[in-house]
Formats: sequence, structure tokens, C-alpha cells
Amino acid sequence: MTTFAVRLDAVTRRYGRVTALDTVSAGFRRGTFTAVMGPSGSGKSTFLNCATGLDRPTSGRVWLGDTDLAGRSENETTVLRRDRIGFVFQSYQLLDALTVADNVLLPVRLAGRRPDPARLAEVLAAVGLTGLGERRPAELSGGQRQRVAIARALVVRPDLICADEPTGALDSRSGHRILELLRALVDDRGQTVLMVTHDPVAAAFADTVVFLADGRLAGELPRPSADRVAERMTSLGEP
Ligand SMILES: Nc1ncnc2c1ncn2[C@@H]1O[C@H](COP(=O)(O)OP(=O)(O)OP(=O)(O)O)[C@@H](O)[C@H]1O
Repeated sequence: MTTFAVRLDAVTRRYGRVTALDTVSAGFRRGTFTAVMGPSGSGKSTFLNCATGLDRPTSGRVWLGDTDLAGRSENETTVLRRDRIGFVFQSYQLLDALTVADNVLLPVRLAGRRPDPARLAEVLAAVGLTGLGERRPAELSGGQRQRVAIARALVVRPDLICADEPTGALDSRSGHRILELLRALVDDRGQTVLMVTHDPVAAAFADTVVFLADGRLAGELPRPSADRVAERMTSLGEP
């Protein structure tokens, strides 16, 4: 097994005349938590989309574990994404008509596999939602809804959990608990987490913060503190 859950090699993504990502190379080791930060328009979403196969680089390569995403058909990439990456979004993206259990099991059903009740119980326990499987999302707090989304991300045993502003819709206390949960998934279960955030406090939960500016890598900060992250963002022109 390769050391990296995901690796980008000289990835460039242009949209017409705009170079959203400019020769970006980066590797994310298994069992690590990385935050991606940068001013608005610096290329964070493009980076995440290229790293997870949602978008294709104009040039350069992306590996998901051992798998080179270049030259894969759209169908193959969709299956890889579904089976090997867990996504967590700011807006949770749960289906209101389904129970918590059915939301969590959705990726399993979409893959045509039989849901395993033991696995369901395990991931609900991992996110602290034991006993809430029959609730609907509307009957949960924001923090609990995000836990459902994290359980859904975990259920397929992904190589990578990709979180886009996972605490953006939460009050600071619930957000803090979600970040502690992501941290614990890395420390206790060896998960790999890649998180885009605007919040230096959130970024400080990561092992390393990677900075983007104008589509280029603009350094990284190991063992970040919120103050040092905020300082670095100010130097990149973020108010
Ligand atoms: N589909 C697209 N078509 C044209 N230009 C795009 C497209 N997607 C992104 N861009 C441009 O590429 C650059 C990087 O955008 P991107 O969304 O990756 O930045 P970001 O750091 O995620 O921004 P934000 O923090 O505001 O969400 C911007 O100049 C943006 O306008």
C-alpha cells in the first residue's frame, strides 16, 4: 500500500483564461489530518475537486492510493469516488425523507451491496449517535446532522475523508465537537482527513495546514496554532 492516501503531481487546472490551480504538487499521508486554507478565489475548491476526481486537471496527475485517475472514464471515476472517498459538506447534504440509518447506508446501497447492521451500529457508535438510527434529520441538532454525514462518509471504509467547511453552519461549541471527532478518527482509526476551511481555529485541529494563494501552494504550517494560522492568512492578504 502506498504511503499517500492522495497525491497530486504538478496539477494545473485552467478555466478559459483563469488558472485556478498552477502546477500544484502535494501528498497526503495515510492517517493524517490536513487543512487547506487560502484567500477567497485562491483555488481551494478546485484543489479539492481535482484531488477527489470530481474535476479533471488540465495537466498533471492525481493518484488516489495506487490508482492513477488520469485516463479513467467518468463512470470509473464515479465508482472510485463512491467507494474510496467519504464526503462531508457544510450543509450536511442529508436526505430529509430517510431515517438516519438509511442516510448512513446510502453509499452502501448505491454500490449495490447489502447493508451490514453491525457496520451501521459501529459507525453510529463512532460518531456518538448510538440509538438515533430511526430518527429523521429534522429531529436532530446541526451538530448531530453533521455526525450523520460523517457516519455516512465512514461507512464505506474510505481511504480519504474530504471535508469542505464541515463546521461552517455550526455554532462554535458544536463545531468544536465535530473537529474533535474528525481528530479522533485520525488518531484512533488511522483515517485520512483533508479539510477546506476559512477558520484558523478549525485549521488548528489539523496536523498540517497547506496554504494556497492565486492557485499556487504558498507554504505549509506543521503543528498549527490558530494564532499562527491567522497570521499566515493575513500575510496572504486575507483581512
Ligand atoms: N467552473 C469555473 N469556471 C470558471 N472559473 C472558475 C471555475 N471554478 C473556479 N474558477 C475560478 O478559479 C479560481 C479559483 O476558484 P476556487 O473556487 O477554486 O477558489 P476558492 O479558494 O475555493 O474560493 P472560495 O474560498 O471563495 O470558495 C477563481 O478565480 C474562480 O473564479
